[in-house]
Formats: sequence, structure tokens, C-alpha cells
Amino acid sequence: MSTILSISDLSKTYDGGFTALHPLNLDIARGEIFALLGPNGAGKTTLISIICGLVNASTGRVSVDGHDSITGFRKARAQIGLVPQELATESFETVWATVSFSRGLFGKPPNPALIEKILRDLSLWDKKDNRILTLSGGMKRRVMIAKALSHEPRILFLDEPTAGVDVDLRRDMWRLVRRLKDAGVTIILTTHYIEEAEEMADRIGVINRGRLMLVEEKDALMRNLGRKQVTVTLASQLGALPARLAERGVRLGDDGRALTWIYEPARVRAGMPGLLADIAAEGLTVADIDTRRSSLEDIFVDLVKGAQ
Ligand SMILES: Nc1ncnc2c1ncn2[C@@H]1O[C@H](COP(=O)(O)OP(=O)(O)OP(=O)(O)O)[C@@H](O)[C@H]1O
Repeated sequence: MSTILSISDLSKTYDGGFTALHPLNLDIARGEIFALLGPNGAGKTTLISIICGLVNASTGRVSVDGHDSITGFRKARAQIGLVPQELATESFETVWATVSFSRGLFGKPPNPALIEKILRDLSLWDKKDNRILTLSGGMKRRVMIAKALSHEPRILFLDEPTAGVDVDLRRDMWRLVRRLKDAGVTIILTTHYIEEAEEMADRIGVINRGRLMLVEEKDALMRNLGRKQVTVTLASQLGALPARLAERGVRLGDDGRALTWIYEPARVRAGMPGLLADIAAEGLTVADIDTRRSSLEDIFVDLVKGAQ
């Protein structure tokens, strides 16, 4: 893996003594989509703000494509596009002027062909002469992304990209993020929406109370930590749960027919076959089987709860 962003021993204690980030280490691979997941106040914005040079770290360092974020600030910052949580766009300017101006802020020469491509990619081309104040919220958000991309950054930070956005727009945003990844941009996004991380991320980091509790490939996370729930409906009613099923942790529903078992496939040998063998050994007949894998949401809730 080629590392594009390297964070070492980074911590932040705000004036007044509150520690928003405890020493944290993280490497981001070139071209990945990394989702930083955490509840309110976990430290996500603080972390992004330090990386982007908006907030000073108390300890540690950040290296952006080989440039130190403090000693090589300009070069480091030039690699980064930031789409902040709040929509802050110059209302009276046109889309074209706003995006072109952002590029200039990074000392880059005008490049109308590039700005046109960005606006077309973001479906904003037909709005290029519109003033920002005439755009819908979703369009404004896309203008923010266009601004962040205008100086051709290698890394794009999206802080809560779909907060308060409706379902259709959220899906549009996900498609857009995938296209950016395909174009070679490394993407780091923060989100409260577990579904968003599950849908898009290559890797997921969970942050809680200023500590990075876990960093894992999404697929591995789902495989290793995901629990499975099996519900077996019996052909006839049971008066009581047989001991061998109770020992396994199976529960009997009030209707006397539904057996529910939640287990971790990674930890239980012969999970499903073992359960079915036990049921057969009790002379019971199965009418139906339903299985469900726990989602990232279950994993996340467990992690955050476990830390309290
Ligand atoms: N300037 C500041 N001075 C003191 N404390 C701050 C400051 N900025 C943030 N904090 C505190 O640091 C903690 C982390 O805040 P941060 O904004 O990084 O969290 P977050 O994970 O981005 O939350 P959210 O999801 O709500 O945006 C919070 O407890 C917050 O109150």
C-alpha cells in the first residue's frame, strides 16, 4: 500500500483543558475511500481540521504526500480539498466565478477546461452562470465539492457530506464519490450514517471520545465482527426449550415455534449445521429458516457502548 497521508501521535487538548483527541496514529492509502465513523463530539472535525491546518495539534505530526503539514504547509495543503460540514458559499457570485476563484486561492493558473470538466462531472454545467443563492441545497453542496476540487487535490475530505440531505441526493453523492475515486482521488469522509460507510468505504475507522477505537477493511470488519441471527420456525409447538438447545444459547419465542440463535460465525465451529443437527437430534421438524447478518450498525453500537 502506498501511503498518501500519515498521522502520527496526533493529539489535541483545547484551551481550557478539554482533550478532544488522544494520541492517534493512522495511515491512509492512496486511492482509498476511508470513512471515519463516530457519534457527535467524537473528534472527527477536530482531526480533519488539524490535517487541513485549520487547528493546531497539541502533539504529533501529519505528513501529506511527503509534506509535513506545518513545515511544508503550502505544499501539504495544496494536496487537500476540504468540503466542510457547513454550506458557506458566496451567495451573489456565479457558480463559475466561485469555483474559478477557489482555484486561484491556491496560486494555480486559470484552467477553464478543468473547471468546465469539474462542473460537468458534478452536473452543474447548466448552472454555471447562476448565482449561488438561486441554487437548491443539494446544488450548493455540489458547488462546495467543485470548489474543493478546483485546485486538483489528491485527497478530498468530505465532512458529513450528506447531513440533512434527502435519500435521492444521498445516492447521487455516493455515485459522485465513487467516480472521484475512479479518477484517482483519495477520499476521507466523516459520517454519522453507518449505512453510508457500509455502502462506500474501503476501510472504516471508528472514533469515540477522541480515541480511534478501530481501523479495519470494511469487508473484514463485516466478516469478523458481524454476528448472524438464525430463526428456525418449527413445524409444531414446543412446551419447553430442550436443554441441548438452551446450552447453545438458543431462545424459544412465546409462540413455542420460533427458535432464535445469535452467534458469531468466526467463533463458532459448524454454526448452522450444528444447530440443525441439535434440532434433528431432539426429533423436531423444521418448517422454515431465516438468517440475518448483523450490520455495521450493530457492530458500531456495540463498540461505542462497550467503551462507555
Ligand atoms: N474550539 C474548541 N474549544 C473547546 N472544545 C472544543 C472546540 N472544538 C471542539 N471542541 C470539543 O471537542 C470535542 C470534539 O469535537 P468535534 O467537533 O471534533 O467532534 P465531531 O466528532 O466532529 O462531532 P460532530 O459529529 O458533532 O460534528 C467536542 O467535545 C467539542 O465540544
